[in-house]
Amino acid sequence: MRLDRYFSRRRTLDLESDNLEGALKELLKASTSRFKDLERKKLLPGLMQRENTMTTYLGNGVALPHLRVKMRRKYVFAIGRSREGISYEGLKNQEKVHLVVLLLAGEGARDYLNVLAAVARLVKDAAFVDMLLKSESVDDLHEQLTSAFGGIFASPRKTRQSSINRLMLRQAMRVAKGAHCDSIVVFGDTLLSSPVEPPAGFKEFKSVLISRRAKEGDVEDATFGDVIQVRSFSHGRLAQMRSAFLVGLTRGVFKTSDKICCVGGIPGSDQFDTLVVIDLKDEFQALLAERDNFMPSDVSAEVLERVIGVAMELSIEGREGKPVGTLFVLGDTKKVESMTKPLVLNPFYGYKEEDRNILSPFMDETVKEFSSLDGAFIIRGDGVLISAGSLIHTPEFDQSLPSGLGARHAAGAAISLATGCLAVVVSSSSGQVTVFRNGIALPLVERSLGGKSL
Ligand SMILES: Nc1ncnc2c1ncn2[C@@H]1O[C@H](COP(=O)(O)OP(=O)(O)OP(=O)(O)O)[C@@H](O)[C@H]1O
Repeated sequence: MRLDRYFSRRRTLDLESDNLEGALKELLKASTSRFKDLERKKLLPGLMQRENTMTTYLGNGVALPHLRVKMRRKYVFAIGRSREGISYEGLKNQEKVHLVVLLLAGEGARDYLNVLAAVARLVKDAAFVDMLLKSESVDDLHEQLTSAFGGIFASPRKTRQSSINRLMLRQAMRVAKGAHCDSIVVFGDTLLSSPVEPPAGFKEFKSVLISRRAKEGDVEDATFGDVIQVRSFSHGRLAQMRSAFLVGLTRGVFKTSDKICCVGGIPGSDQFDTLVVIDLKDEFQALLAERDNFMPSDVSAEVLERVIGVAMELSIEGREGKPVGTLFVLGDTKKVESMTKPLVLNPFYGYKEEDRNILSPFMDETVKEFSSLDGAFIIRGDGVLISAGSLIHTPEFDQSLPSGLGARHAAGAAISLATGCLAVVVSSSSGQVTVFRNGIALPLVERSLGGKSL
């Protein structure tokens, strides 16, 4: 979706206030002057109330206050920049907010959470935010914003691709032809200083870019047929391969019968150095042997993607320098709930469903925070967080589980066998992320070999 059409130069300002309430007043004034059907009096209290319930601070000096309102338009964005910074309660180390992205969404806007997630993805790129803050005039700021949200964001450091990288991409094409591959997959994060420029021959294949930096609209503009955005960061050459393929399978980008030629390298090294051919059927053999469709019918691919993203980040980053483990149980909620008991008071109790959906970018931090609780997260297939800190109890299935599993992994395997759910386990001891379906394990983050991973 192109979001740039919801921006306007009139609603892009340099803020005068030094606090959030004042900044919101300025932004609302700019918004309501044009859209008379917006009930101005209700907007500020609504936004402040949301802020008090749950922060809309996203990190990198960016806040994204948002509210559903009665209006004819689907969305209205208003952007305020403050070079001096706005003080904001709850931020650590005297951090300040420098960019306030106000989003008003009409009551009928169905893709609200996706829009919030798209904005959050973009402003997680610290270099992009820095560029916005440094842009000289408000006209420049508006132009940068509309081009970024329109998907025509030109990288400021665009340089030509090196001859070795071009050679690797051409060789990938030859290998793909010789090995009868269906797709060529390029790990885009390998290159730091230039975008991947696939040779013309890539068009003969389904070409897919896997990248952390993928932005809304990339698919329309890029020469790749599809883009899979991954969230976690690892220095392994193809560390994101399995989770990206799993996402690709659930989204229908790949078929289980596909053979794929992958080109990659160490992220940020600017050098492709690895070419591998992967047969998806072999890679996901254990899971696919059971049933062709690995996804439970009530779980949306987007929700699984988000859960895997959060799980990978937890496994790589841990929490406050310490490794953490957790268990996410996804889908078939009624049956799952009949096999769980609360270990603590449910922290999600009492919140509106929209405010406790894992697709909301504001839930990331909350989920990571609660990952330190004993027990599991129970998540409905549409992403609504039902509970955290739940003990899974499936006694009749325990004896049929593979031996050697710790209690958390055993619980994940058991609940996936006893119900139609997916269980995603982050191991605190090995950092491994494992997806369970029907009691079968699919490890996503491979254990490193002698300190290095492929
Ligand atoms: N039945 C269960 N339901 C939900 N959570 C559980 C269950 N059993 C154990 N856990 C959680 O798993 C945690 C770790 O248990 P254990 O070390 O035995 O598991 P593990 O599979 O070896 O996982 P890890 O690799 O993270 O250590 C427990 O502290 C608890 O929070």
